[in-house]
Amino acid sequence: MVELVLEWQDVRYIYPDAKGAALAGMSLRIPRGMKTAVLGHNGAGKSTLFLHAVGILRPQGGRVLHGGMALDYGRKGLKELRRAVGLVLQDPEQQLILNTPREDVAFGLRSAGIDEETIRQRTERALERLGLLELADRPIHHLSLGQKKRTALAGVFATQPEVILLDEPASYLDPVSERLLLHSIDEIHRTGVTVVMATHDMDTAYSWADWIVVLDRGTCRMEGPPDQVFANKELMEQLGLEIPVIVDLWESLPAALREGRPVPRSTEQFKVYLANNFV
Ligand SMILES: Nc1ncnc2c1ncn2[C@@H]1O[C@H](COP(=O)(O)OP(=O)(O)OP(=O)(O)O)[C@@H](O)[C@H]1O
Repeated sequence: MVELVLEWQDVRYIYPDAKGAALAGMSLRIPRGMKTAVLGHNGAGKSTLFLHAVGILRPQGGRVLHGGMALDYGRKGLKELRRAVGLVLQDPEQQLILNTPREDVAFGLRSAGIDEETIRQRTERALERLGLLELADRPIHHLSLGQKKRTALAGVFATQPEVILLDEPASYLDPVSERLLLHSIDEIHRTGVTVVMATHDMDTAYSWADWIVVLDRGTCRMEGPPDQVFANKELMEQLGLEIPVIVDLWESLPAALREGRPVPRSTEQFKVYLANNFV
């Protein structure tokens, strides 16, 4: 197992006035440097998990670790944690504050007490990396949802965190905007940032992630590489989670054609396999 950047150990949390626990003994690990997908139905605990990672919520039982150390909820500890762990909310309207992408990204850095020249450089770099330079001075309320989501991501990326948590980033996006956003997320990952994404899309999770955690009613039911997780048909069925189309198609091939070969991770890999074996 590689180094862990975040870990939840038997974390319990009940919201005030809620009937059941949102986290009911949640234990899971996020490997440093990887792309992790967090899966689970509505209400499984994905957002609550993320709010614990940035110290907005505190465990009522168990503990959360960052870099192997239990979180320090003192003022200094929380400041350091929020510099290291960035959260991109599902709804960009809740995250964007100023009038244009350039102003908004710079604002996040200004509140971190960084000098103006560094703010300017980091803002431009983040806007460029997210493909937003041409839109940098456009009023945010004129941007599409996908552009707003990329602006929110740029604001978090500019603060140079170790980890970025994305809460269902692709929700309500059309396929083209979703592809653009995923491309931006990969660009960010390539700079060395650990990326964790909550998603309901099993196909994206399978093709995109290096590591998958499966949540159910406030607990983690499975964690591991995508092929191992989706090979557990029984659990997927029990939780009502779909098997990715690529895995399903692969398994429809006769066993002799699959023997000893890894399941393709993408349609491109599948096409290469078909071209090499059947054309
Ligand atoms: N502010 C709140 N007050 C009371 N209960 C809450 C609150 N926020 C979440 N919950 C409950 O906690 C549980 C976990 O919710 P959470 O939002 O973490 O799940 P989720 O997996 O992110 O769901 P979704 O996919 O719908 O975003 C659910 O039962 C939910 O109803």
